Amino acid sequence: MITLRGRWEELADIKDELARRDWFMGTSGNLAIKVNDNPTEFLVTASGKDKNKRTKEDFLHVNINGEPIEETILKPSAETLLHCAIYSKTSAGCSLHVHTVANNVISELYGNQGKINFQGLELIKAFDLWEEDAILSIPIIPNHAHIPRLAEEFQTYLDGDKGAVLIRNHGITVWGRDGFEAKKLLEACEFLFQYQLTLRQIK
Ligand SMILES: CSCCC(=O)C(=O)COP(=O)(O)O
Ligand SMILES: [Zn+2]
Repeated sequence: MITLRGRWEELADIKDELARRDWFMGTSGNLAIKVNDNPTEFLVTASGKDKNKRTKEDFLHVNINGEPIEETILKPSAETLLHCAIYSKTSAGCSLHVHTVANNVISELYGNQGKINFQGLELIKAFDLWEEDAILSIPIIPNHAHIPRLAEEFQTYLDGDKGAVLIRNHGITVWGRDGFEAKKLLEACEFLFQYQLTLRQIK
């Protein structure tokens, strides 16, 4: 059985790795990892922190409503409700949200279509799409400032234990069965976004 401490270290390691990629510019981004079922509880990043630094105050232990389980002066991420939606509606074990230039530009270029599709690219296999003509479709939702409204629209795309949703001119949220899978999907998405932007530049 992996302890709360073990999950903490796992999420901290993922955070460090994403930080090395410079995916937490300007304190953006938030991460969560499930630590218990029945009742569902998870660790989520504290709001407004410099996520490039590793400290003892990086995460809070919260319940399925995103409320701290232990007394703390820290505030859970402003976007905790999106992580709550993931753990309420799926069996995912980890969820990651980052802002990158590539995911923001893609979300703006394809935002009016409400999605971006990828076909014929090897890396869509990260999403278990193995057929030659398979299409990976990533939804793009509006960046509602009211987080409950954002979470309400976001949760309509939670139809599996792994997936990704772009929030227009904001960032991407991915979820997977565990930390390894969530990070793999995030990296695959960012690869695909960079590929698409590069292709559009040279065409
Ligand atoms: C400074 S970025 C604006 C807030 C945001 O979108 C984000 O991802 C970080 O917010 P948090 O409360 O999780 O630090
Ligand atoms: Zn954000």
